[in-house]
Amino acid sequence: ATDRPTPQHAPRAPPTPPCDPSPWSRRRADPSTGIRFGAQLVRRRGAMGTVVDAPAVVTEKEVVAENMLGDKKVTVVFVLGGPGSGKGTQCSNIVEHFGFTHLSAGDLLRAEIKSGSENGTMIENMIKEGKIVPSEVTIKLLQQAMIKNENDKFLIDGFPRNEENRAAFENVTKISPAFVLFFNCSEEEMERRLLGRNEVSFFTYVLMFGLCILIKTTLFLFPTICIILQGRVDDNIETIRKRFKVFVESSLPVIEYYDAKDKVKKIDAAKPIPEVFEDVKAIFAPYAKAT
Ligand SMILES: Nc1ncnc2c1ncn2[C@@H]1O[C@H](COP(=O)(O)OP(=O)(O)OP(=O)(O)O)[C@@H](O)[C@H]1O
Ligand SMILES: O=c1ccn([C@@H]2O[C@H](COP(=O)(O)O)[C@@H](O)[C@H]2O)c(=O)[nH]1
Repeated sequence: ATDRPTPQHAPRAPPTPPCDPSPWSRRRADPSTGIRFGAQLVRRRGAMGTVVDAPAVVTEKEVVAENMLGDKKVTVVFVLGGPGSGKGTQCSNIVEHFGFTHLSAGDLLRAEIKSGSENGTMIENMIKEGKIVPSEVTIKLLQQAMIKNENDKFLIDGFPRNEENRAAFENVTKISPAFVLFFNCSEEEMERRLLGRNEVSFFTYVLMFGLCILIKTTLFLFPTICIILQGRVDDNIETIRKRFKVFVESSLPVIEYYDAKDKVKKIDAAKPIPEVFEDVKAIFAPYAKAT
């Protein structure tokens, strides 16, 4: 495994010329109101009637009325990073401290498999191979989850995974992320964590078997327990390596896309969990729950 801490960033876009109303530059949305404030340059009449480019505070309703949630304004943060970089772990912390709803694309896909849906087998095979499930399937699940939920702050974890996912999500939902939280970690460390996530000691199996004998349900219960203890089907070295390759080839370009728009907040995810959360907290401070 190679240490691949930093994506090759695409060269930054040239500075936006004055008066270019680029929606990405120089503006920030107030998370509570959805109103964007920004020091946009506007062309004004100066002294003696000259035309000057002057900074002006622009207050402008964010154009989200036509998103898929009607006029409900939502804050969406994409949480990206390699497999095992700690996205899920930190999302739980963010939910607890900042009142976001956590939508893990991977969890939604796994729930879809369990539900017995017609796409179940296809999704399961893709996950086993570490491949990316077609956009329309994942986006539909994310859409349904957002519509069902009354919250207006969502962490979308593990999506978009490629450029096609990204473009399709923005086109279909008309939602752009407030920012992208990127967990940066070496493959060596991520591999160690993923293999550890699937590790169940022999002692646990013996304990479970003993328990099943005690309650006299060995035949039915023990195999089920074994399946549960097995953990994720993709946390094996073969699939992990495939997932790393897909991450570098398909997911890093998404991070580069948002980085060129100054939307990426990069976190050193190799640090211990509490230290990573300290860095995450600093980023989410503007979204702190009112007490
Ligand atoms: N900073 C950390 N230091 C050490 N271990 C960690 C750290 N963050 C998470 N872990 C552990 O690493 C494993 C993977 O973490 P987690 O499930 O949060 O990663 P993930 O990025 O969501 O993975 P995936 O993309 O596969 O869903 C878990 O067992 C978790 O407890
Ligand atoms: O948007 C997505 C998210 C996930 N997948 C597939 O699921 C697995 C596991 O994802 P995690 O985020 O690690 O839970 C991933 O390897 C993909 O096969 C997807 O296709 N699209």
